[in-house]
Amino acid sequence: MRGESNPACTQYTGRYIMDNLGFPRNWVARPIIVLLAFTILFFITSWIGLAFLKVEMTIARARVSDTDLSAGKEKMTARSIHEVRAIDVGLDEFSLALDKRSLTGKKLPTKTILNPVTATFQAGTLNVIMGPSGSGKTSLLNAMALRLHNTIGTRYRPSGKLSFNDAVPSDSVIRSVVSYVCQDDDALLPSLTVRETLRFAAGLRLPTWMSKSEKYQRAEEVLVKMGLKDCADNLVGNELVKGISGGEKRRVSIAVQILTDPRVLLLDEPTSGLDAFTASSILEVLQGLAREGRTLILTIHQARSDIFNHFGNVLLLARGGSPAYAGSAKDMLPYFSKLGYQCPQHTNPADFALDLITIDLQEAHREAESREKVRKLIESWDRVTKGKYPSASQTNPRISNEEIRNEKETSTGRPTSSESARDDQEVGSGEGSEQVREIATDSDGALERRLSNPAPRRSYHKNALATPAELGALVHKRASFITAFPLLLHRAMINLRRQPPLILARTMQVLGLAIILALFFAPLHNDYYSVQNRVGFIQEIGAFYFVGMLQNVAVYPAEREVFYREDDDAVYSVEAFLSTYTLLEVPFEIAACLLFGILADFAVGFPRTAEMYFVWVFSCFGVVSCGESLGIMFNTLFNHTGFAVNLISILLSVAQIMAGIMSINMPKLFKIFNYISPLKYATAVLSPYTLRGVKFTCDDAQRLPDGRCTIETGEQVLDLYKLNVDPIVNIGALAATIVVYRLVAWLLLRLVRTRWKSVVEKKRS
Ligand SMILES: Nc1ncnc2c1ncn2[C@@H]1O[C@H](COP(=O)(O)OP(=O)(O)OP(=O)(O)O)[C@@H](O)[C@H]1O
Repeated sequence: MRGESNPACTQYTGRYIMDNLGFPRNWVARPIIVLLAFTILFFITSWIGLAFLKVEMTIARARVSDTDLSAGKEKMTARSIHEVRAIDVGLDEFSLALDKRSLTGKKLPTKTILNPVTATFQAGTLNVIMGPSGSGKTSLLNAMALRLHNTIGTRYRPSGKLSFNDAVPSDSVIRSVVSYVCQDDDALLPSLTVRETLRFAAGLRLPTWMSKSEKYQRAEEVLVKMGLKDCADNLVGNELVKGISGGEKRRVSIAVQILTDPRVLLLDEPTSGLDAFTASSILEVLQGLAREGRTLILTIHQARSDIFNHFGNVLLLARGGSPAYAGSAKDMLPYFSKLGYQCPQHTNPADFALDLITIDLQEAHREAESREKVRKLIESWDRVTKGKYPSASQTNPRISNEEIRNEKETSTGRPTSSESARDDQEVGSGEGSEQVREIATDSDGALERRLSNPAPRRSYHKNALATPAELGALVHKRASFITAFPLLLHRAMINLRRQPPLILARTMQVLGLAIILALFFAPLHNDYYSVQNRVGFIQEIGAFYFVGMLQNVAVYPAEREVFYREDDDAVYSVEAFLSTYTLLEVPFEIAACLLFGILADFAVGFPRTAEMYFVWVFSCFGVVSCGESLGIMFNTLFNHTGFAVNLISILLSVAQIMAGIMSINMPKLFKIFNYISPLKYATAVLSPYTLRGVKFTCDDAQRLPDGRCTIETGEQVLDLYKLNVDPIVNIGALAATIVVYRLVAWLLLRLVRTRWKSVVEKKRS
């Protein structure tokens, strides 16, 4: 017998259900047109927004003056190089390769980032790594500072020797002795002032035996030293909040790193993006820091003549990561001159050197020519470093007073008379080994001795060099949880308080959704339609899963970036970071869910009991918190926020469908997956509480032939959806899910932050 002709089956036809859900019979084209209209409307609105709305920048506290008058004028505390334990950093055949795998896991050919580099970076002077784009400057710096981050598809393989005063340092010594200033200033929190930034950094980075006032004192000293006095109380700022200038930001980044008085300071492109005056003033500051006995190694992509004058040593890398020169900046032009490449009188030496080692890709014949020239320059340098020529120690084991005087003059940046003479010397153009031979047989031979064996320079300040034992004693530890947690919490609270959009992002989504749901579902009745409404309202708890994830996306990625930078510097632990994040997040979630509870329980019209109210509040909190945890997990696994959001959205949509209302009978695999879904438990908590004991009525058209209503009690609904379960057990399960999700997020963050380090350490050993 067919369904339509059996009056008892009326309730089970699609048409009947559609009628009861209130869908008009003639709605076919209309919803499609309305959907299209919405799409067009949203598109036009977005276009109007993009085309006509200009983002206004809010202005931070007024600056005393627009230019930093103290820039470069502050005198560095005069500390002689003899007073400090200096570290010469040596690279011996140091190279770097990269193993890559395709998306399918297939091993791709190994890429050489750096060919073996041998160089010495001396304390007390500016050591500059120069080279065209892609020559491996940043990679070399990252490798020296142990900042190579392996990913699933890429693995760096450093080899060769990195030494401190000829001893190979352990990774913990490197991390303790070396500070690193990145190219960008992303590690700075935009809503802290310069002084606050330095004070918090001092609190977190300086040893525990120092008192708070001593740490503040140190922050103040560094503030003055870095020429930041004038802008000390201005906000750091970002693209939305106008803060200090780019040059000042760079100074703050450097200031944070020198708080701990590191022996070795690595800086990646410290002058990039700055105007000539600011760049020069930054270099003056760096020179001052070097004069205090530190070893400063910096990369520079392009250096103007005035900047070149600050350089002490230069490592010149050609494209492909091959060294073409490593030695004193003053010796660089004479060296190239002897190879037949004379720098014209008014040409910037840095530009000249870069042009020399850059392959011209514009025209085919020039490309071949320049490729050959670069190859020969690399070969020539290779011969010099391979010691094909007698080293200074072999030819002149004792360093004369004259030599020492020359070294002094070179290190102070003044040319020696003999160098000046050589600078002026014109040499005919010979090439390759011929030229190198020319260098080797040069009458005074001082240039070759310096180039092929820079080590004797060390004896000049031998007493000031730190020994391996002293280096070992420098190992510093991360701030303990007890020290870091209150500081991080205080810092995060200031940051949050000064960024109202963050507070809104944390509260408005739950509240906004709650208001919309209340408007949509209130008040609930007891008729046949209300069965749909009640079940539909329970189903909507799934939307809070998305809210949790979106709240996380609004806040977490930016905080993660700051944490990653500070974790690279070994400042505090993953636990201190995640506890701070959680402690700031949870009160907002609880407050927002308490408000949701009022709207869900009182406005929508469920029994107004404390039990019912807290069941709504707890379910909301559980789902939002798990959404946050998922956000942390995916944003930890994937640095690309958009990609992470895409993946989580798929997961959340599936979880919502499987919550227990949209799909009652699921395949076994999905059922197993559902055991870790907070939505399953939230639905199993809310359904019994909101449906048990409810009586439903119906109108005459909805009655069965025997006069009964299709659904008369809440229990019938629960049976239909297989949700007639013990809610208390599910409250426990939801609570456990909240904890487990956060623990998994912590575990992932911990793994991600330790995995690459252990890999790098293994490779190095
Ligand atoms: N993870 C990676 N995957 C692929 N290639 C990489 C990776 N890391 C480095 N490289 C490659 O190594 C080479 C050197 O890069 P690096 O950023 O060190 O150069 P650079 O001299 O600092 O350049 P720039 O001056 O433009 O910053 C480049 O060709 C770069 O593409």
